[in-house]
Amino acid sequence: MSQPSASQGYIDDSTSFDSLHLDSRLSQAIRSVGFKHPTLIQSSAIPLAIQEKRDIIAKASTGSGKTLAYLIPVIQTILDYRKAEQNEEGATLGVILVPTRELAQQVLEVVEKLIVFCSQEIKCLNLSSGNISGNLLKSLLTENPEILIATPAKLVDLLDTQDISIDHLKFLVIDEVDLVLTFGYQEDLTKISERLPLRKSLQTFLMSATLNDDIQQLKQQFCRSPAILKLNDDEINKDQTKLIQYYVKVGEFDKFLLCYVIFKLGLIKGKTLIFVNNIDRGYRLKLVLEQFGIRSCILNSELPVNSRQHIVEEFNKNVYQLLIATDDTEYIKEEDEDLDPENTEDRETKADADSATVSKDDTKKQKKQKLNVEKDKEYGVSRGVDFRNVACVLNFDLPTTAKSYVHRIGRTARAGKSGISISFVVPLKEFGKHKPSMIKTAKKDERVLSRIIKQQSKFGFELQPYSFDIKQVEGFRYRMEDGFRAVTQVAIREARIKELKQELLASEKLKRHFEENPHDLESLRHDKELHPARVQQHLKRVPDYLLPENARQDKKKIGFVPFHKNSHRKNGRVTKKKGNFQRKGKSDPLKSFK
Ligand SMILES: Nc1ncnc2c1ncn2[C@@H]1O[C@H](COP(=O)(O)OP(=O)(O)OP(=O)(O)O)[C@@H](O)[C@H]1O
Repeated sequence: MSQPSASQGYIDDSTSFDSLHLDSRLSQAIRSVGFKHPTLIQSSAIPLAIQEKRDIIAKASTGSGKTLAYLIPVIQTILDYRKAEQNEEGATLGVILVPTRELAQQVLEVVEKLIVFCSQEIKCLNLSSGNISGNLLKSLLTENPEILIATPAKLVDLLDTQDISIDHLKFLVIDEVDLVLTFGYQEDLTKISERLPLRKSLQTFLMSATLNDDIQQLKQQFCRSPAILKLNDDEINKDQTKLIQYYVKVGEFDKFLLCYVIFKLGLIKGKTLIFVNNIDRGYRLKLVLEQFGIRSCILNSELPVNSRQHIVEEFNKNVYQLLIATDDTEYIKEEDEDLDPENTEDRETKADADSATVSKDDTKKQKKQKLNVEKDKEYGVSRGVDFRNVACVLNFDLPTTAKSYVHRIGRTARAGKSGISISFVVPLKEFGKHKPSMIKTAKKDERVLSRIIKQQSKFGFELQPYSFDIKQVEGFRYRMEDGFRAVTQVAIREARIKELKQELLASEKLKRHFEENPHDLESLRHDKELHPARVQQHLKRVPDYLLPENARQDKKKIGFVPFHKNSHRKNGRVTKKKGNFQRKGKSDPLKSFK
């Protein structure tokens, strides 16, 4: 089984996994995944945790391999423990807490790879899985799995209602700990901490890419003289060409126009993950793109959990090229370091964040027809989820905090790949000019951008303005207006219901199928056209006259649409010329994903 490797910048090639003296079954599993050298965070944390039994608080960049940094010590020590206490009946020895169900499933998959040669000794159960019915859960719990993975709320719920004991716990991991703490889980964590065994017999791992320096409370609540590892920035980000970050100042309607042009003309080579700030917005973008024959699939908190898992898996297997993910969790629940609590405007923006921003009439209609669908509070895809081979993260809507930005762009340039991020930023003077396409969070885009720029420059990164020649896309405007008009608020609502029904049906099928064949995911497509909007077949083709002259005869040349003029890039570096940016020679930055 081969696995993508972490970015070379993260790898510690002065150490090998063999030199860490791990149990041979664990070493073999790591080898079979294809990893030779640990990453920097792994080579720092693993010896401290295994040999010195230290608690670990680790802050290391997105994609730097934090998962194995805690899983290897946990598995190794359980194996040691099993050897020493051969007759000991199975008991829960480790609990891994994560903020979202998406992350729970992903961690389970990594654990399963690591315990493949010792599955008799170690069993692992994801309590937050959407695929386990009540009865199945009961019977799986009777096997006393050594490792439990759950969101804090799920664990608390099951501690009260099921036969789960954490009395013998040896490890507690809190992954994405800052998010767990700000996700409304504090109360659950307190309940869990009250039921934990004495701290001297418990080892804890608190991990995140964005941990505040203020970790006193965490230390007190969970740790005993922890080793604090901060491996960000200077050390890891030596290779600054891996992730190129662009922003585009663009009006509200032109965001849709640009997306149409970028995806219709195939200007991004490879998979793109698009983030929007609320669910309706995701459907609007999908339906608009559908008008032009561009397929995409949707990921949001109201879809059933196993459909969500399936969508992420299929995206990782390259079944879909375009995934539109709603990221509406963090900036609502996260303590927003950027918001000024005294500032009513900020508070309003925050409160409005989840509402689709449409005209007053539409809002009234919406109220009447309000969708009665529960959002899953434990949904989240901007944090921790190991999306594979993402060429580009497109912030169609800018997040409202610099912290969210770090996690979103961390979904690309992972695992040894390079990637780009493009963020659309609505200038304040353009805000509110095109009501049907506006979103209120955009009001503070420029302020958030300046915070992002400041924060990234602290890490040694630069955000570059991605200038495009608006004249080049003008020809497409009329078609976009036509396509956009067809996507009414009613069409969006219908699409939302239709997709939900489709996914619920698929989800039942998936659930049964997963129960019978947990490792064998049947191929159900999630990017089907939804079509509640008026379909205009003629929009699906791009007439030749709209293409740049050099591409009319030979469509392959379409990738070289001269969006950028007067600029060039040397040795992978962008040099500025009259405010525009471009790579040297043929390679457009949007085409250069390796
Ligand atoms: N030692 C290693 N050698 C090569 N690749 C690795 C190694 N360890 C982990 N990886 C790969 O690196 C990628 C990122 O790892 P992981 O998901 O653990 O990162 P992370 O630090 O938890 O990121 P995030 O903060 O976004 O959650 C994964 O695809 C993983 O398989």
